[in-house]
Amino acid sequence: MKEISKISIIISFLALWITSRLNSDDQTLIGFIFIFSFGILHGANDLVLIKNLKGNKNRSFLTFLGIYVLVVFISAILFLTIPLIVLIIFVVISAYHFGEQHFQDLENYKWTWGKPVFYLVYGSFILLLLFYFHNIEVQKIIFSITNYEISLVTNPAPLIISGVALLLLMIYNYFYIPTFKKIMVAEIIYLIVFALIFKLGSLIWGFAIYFILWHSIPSLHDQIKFLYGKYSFENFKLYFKSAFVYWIVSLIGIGVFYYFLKDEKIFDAIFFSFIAAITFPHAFVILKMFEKKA
Ligand SMILES: CC1=C(/C=C/C(C)=C/C=C/C(C)=C/C=O)C(C)(C)CCC1
Repeated sequence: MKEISKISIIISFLALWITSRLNSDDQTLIGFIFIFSFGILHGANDLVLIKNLKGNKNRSFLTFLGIYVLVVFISAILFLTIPLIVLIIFVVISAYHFGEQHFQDLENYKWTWGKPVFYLVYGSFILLLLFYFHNIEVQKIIFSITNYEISLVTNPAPLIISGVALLLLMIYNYFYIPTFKKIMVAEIIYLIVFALIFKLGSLIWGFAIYFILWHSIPSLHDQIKFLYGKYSFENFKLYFKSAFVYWIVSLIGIGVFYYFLKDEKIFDAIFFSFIAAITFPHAFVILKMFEKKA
């Protein structure tokens, strides 16, 4: 088991215990604090990462900043104009992005699309599991973003389909992907722990626990390795220093949005639209980073 997974599973068990101790509002508040800290931070060095990708070293930083701001801006406009389509694309990209982080160390499949399909199915299952346990709330947020009632969310079919697909792929992996064989039991235990946290905790708490412990922190670890050669606390400080300005700008950005709209009911909608706009370039940068690593 990877060192980082050991830490994540121990803290996840702790989170499970905390879930039973805190009321739902406190869980949500702490969940938001986690997302605004580690969650946003893990995407705050994207520009530095792009600059460090092969072939980009001689290009100007301002060019990347310009492209990045443009992509975020276009995503935000598209979110306002064709919200349902953009939300679906966002959820699909996020699912892939979660699976990619989680199973980065698996060796390649014989078929080219094997690994990407597995990433997508795994990430979709995680998100659909969370949506299933909080279907009414998710439906409300989707409605306030898109104005569409998505009955799919209350229907267990997508969860069942992704669950069966995941099971089949896991069985395939067990026989054909040697590194998966070693982690299979641990992966099943993780899924059970996620399901318990999602079921027992609030929506934001469940999302935050997965997003921070199983996505953002492992991603921070991999980004630091990519940028500075190895993970160490010294290198984490370097990462933090270079990410700091972008992190603060993002926090101020969402703060300003909230201040002007000041409607608590649509806070979740604004929050997820904001996350979506910064996720599009982020998922692309991380895809390129892992391609380079492979
Ligand atoms: C939880 C949740 C949603 C999805 C959030 C997602 C998919 C977040 C992905 C974030 C990523 C990938 C960040 C970058 O690394 C919806 C559909 C808005 C509905 C309300 C609850």
